Amino acid sequence: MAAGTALLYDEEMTKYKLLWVDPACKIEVPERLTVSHEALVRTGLAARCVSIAVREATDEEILLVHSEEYLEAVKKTPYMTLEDLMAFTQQYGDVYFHPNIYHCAKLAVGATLQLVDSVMTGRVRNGIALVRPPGHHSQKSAASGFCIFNNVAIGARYAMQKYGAKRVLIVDWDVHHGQGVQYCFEDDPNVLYFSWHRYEHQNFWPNLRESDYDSVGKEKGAGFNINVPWNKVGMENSDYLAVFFHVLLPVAYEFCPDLVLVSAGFDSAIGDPEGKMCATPDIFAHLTHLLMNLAGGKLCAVLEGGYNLTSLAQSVCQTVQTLLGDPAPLPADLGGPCESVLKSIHCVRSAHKQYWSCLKYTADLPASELSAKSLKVAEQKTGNEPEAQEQRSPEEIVWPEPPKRLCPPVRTAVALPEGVACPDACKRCSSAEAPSSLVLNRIRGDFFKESEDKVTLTALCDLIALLERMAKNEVRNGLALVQDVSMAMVCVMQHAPTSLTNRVLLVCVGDGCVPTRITEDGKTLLVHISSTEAQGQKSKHCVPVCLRKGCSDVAGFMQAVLGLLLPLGYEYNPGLVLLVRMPGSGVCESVWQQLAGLLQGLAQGHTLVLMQENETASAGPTASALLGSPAPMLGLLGNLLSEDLEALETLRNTLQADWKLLQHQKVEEA
Ligand SMILES: CC(O)(O)CCCCCNCCCN
Ligand SMILES: [Zn+2]
Repeated sequence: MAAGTALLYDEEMTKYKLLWVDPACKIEVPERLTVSHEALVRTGLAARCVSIAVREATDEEILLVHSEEYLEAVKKTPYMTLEDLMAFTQQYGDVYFHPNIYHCAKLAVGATLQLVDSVMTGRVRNGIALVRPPGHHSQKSAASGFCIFNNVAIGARYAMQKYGAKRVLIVDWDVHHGQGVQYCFEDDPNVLYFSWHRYEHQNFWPNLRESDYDSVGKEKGAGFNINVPWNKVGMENSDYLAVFFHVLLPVAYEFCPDLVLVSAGFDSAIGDPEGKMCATPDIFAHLTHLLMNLAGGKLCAVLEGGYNLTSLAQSVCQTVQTLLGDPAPLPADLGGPCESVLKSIHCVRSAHKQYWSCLKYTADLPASELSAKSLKVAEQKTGNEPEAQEQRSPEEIVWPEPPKRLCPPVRTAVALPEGVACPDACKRCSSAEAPSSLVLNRIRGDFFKESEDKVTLTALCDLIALLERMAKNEVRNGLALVQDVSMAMVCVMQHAPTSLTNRVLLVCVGDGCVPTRITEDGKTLLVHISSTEAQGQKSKHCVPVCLRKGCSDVAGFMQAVLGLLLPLGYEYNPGLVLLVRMPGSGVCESVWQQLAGLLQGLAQGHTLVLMQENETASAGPTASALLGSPAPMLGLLGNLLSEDLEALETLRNTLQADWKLLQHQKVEEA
């Protein structure tokens, strides 16, 4: 299993800058790279990465995307006078040339390809390339938006050609639309391009009609181009997560890529003069985490934009820290997505419902949306859009430092019966010291009126000991094989330290009844995925999910996880995630590992997995997931059972009054 995070950086790429006056380009400065790299060095993150040298791209590599004429023209720029450079620049939009930019553009592409090499060969698991000039606006025969060569588009073609990658997912979280990438792959079903971007009904640069949600790709590529327009500024963390849960992740899992490239622009972060968004740098820790179990963990992040030097550096550090496997920060006080985003999400899901089975049950667009849209554009013509309210300048906007993300000395502790194998990296946790008599008596009091089963008692004490170490942040997560999961569940809820259990996300997988006293204590959100209709009453904190084919239904299970469990979990923001595999759940191993991987984005990674002691075969794979190994790819997901999809949709619509992050469409006013 590949391990390690690559870091590509070379100060040569800081050696070009704007040589004349151009307000549109002055924000693209060399300091963008230096502050990012210096932050990684200062925080000690750079030293934990595998440093990979950059190189110049060859002509052949650049020609994977660009035309010969364009390349030949750019080749002349190092020898141009200042006047010639300015004249040459005039033919393109919002970009500038410099005698050294051709050299730097080749290094940016070369760095990207070195990153793809090190990930595809397994030299590292994932990585980031800190490059400039950026790439996602540049086109076959044109420079655009500070971009000369399309780093990520060339990276995708290179991965398919040299490594036979079948399906490449490009996630573009930069605040601008990477039209260059869209044009490159719009008819290609092997590259799924996802981009969100500030749009404001075509009022924001690059002001393209084809940046809207209805550009879904062409011919064979129809369905493989996803545009999420931000029609307002000020988008927040909840808006970004809602788009991940209700648009990107369900489709990305259905697409099942064998490589993920991220056009990692950080102008979508708070304080940026271009984006004018309000999402905080720690959100990139979660966006990165949510992508890290795709493609067997093969993720290449390539820097695009980011013009506020403070939020850029913080966001880069958040991203790298997650790539390195450190616990994610708590997703602080998430609200729901705003009205404008709900409309965008609904429009995108509706435009793509014919291409992706996970979106099949998206309600049709309300008529009002279409008329509003045409009305909106009409409105622009007459210029009677609302007065742009006084905005504070980007420099005046302040936000808290991202929280420290401490790494407990032990990642995974396990309480297993003798002789059960699990990876060496796990720490076997038995309550060496005799369990405190207080706990012993309390446990005995609860469970052992009659028999005093020594073995079970000891096992439960081991469990409590593990949780006590988790509460002290000595241990990040844990796995226990127990004689009776229901009893163990109750024991955890009653005897685990309150710092962990004042808000527990309890995820039960498989048929079986969950002791009701657990769900009535108000400290638990229970999500129970099984094959049986809910017996107990549904409530805000008791969410039964029924899959008719049971937990062995990979597609149904994953959609329930991505579109329901994760939004609930992020909004609930628990101190502990208790993941319980009921006896005979029938859940398939790789889905179980995906679940154990994804849930670690919550509770600062404090996940406790409980399984029946006879599930010894699953102990190893589960422990691997808890140790941070990427879950195996699920393969192309089968079609979703329509009754399950419908039931899921109904459940979300019922619950969204209580859980705003479940909202994913502008339900037409009654
Ligand atoms: C890589 C990137 O997407 O960040 C490049 C953005 C180019 C923006 C051009 N317009 C700038 C207008 C200045 N107010
Ligand atoms: Zn940008």
